[in-house]
Amino acid sequence: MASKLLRAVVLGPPGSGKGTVCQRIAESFGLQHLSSGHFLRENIRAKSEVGVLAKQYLEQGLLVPDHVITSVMMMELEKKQSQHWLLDGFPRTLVQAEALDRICDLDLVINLNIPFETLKDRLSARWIHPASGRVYNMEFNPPDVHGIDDITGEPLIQREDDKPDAVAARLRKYKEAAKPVIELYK
Ligand SMILES: Nc1nc2c(ncn2[C@@H]2O[C@H](COP(=O)(O)OP(=O)(O)O)[C@@H](O)[C@H]2O)c(=O)[nH]1
Ligand SMILES: Nc1ncnc2c1ncn2[C@@H]1O[C@H](COP(=O)(O)OP(=O)(O)O)[C@@H](O)[C@H]1O
Repeated sequence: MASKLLRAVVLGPPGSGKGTVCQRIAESFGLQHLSSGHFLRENIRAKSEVGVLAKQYLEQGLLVPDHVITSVMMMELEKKQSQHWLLDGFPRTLVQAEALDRICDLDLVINLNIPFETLKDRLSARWIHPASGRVYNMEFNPPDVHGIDDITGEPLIQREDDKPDAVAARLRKYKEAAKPVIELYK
């Protein structure tokens, strides 16, 4: 008999630890971790149509338009429909949450609530391995060798949108957009 497939969402501002928590849960329980931000960065690196469209928004710390991110995430979810999944970074607005509601019943929503100053500290110390999306923090979980990915030995980078100006804009936008999403899930 087929078992029920888990549909879960992790909400939280930039730097709250969505990616870190999702990666750990996904590894421990064998779920698919789907990160909208990682997916967009991959598209930007590949210069795909979505990537070219999304680039300017990510660079400025702005949200990608709802219709763009919703259609790409719906296509990704369609491909993963026979697997357990955990969504990280999507939905981020009420329009996105309503679109997700139309295609599935969520089992679980986790909302990470972290103080603003802590978010800024974490983002300024965040380094990533762009190809895999692996996330490090120079204080919390540093790589074995400074600036180098533990698994591949490739260089780590700091995201452009983790620079202080972009961070402030992102945190502001997050608050506005997330409030109705959190209300909906309550
Ligand atoms: N001190 C501390 N740092 C954390 C924790 N969880 C994640 N981080 C670090 O904080 C930064 C942001 O985490 P990330 O998972 O990328 O957050 P996201 O933007 O919500 O996906 C990264 O550098 C993580 O390594 C935590 O529980 N404590
Ligand atoms: N659901 C989404 N809706 C609109 N834009 C998104 C969405 N997910 C990701 N993005 C874009 O990608 C950027 C990075 O997202 P993400 O990797 O989830 O990082 P963080 O949680 O640290 O902001 C966002 O600032 C935004 O520009």
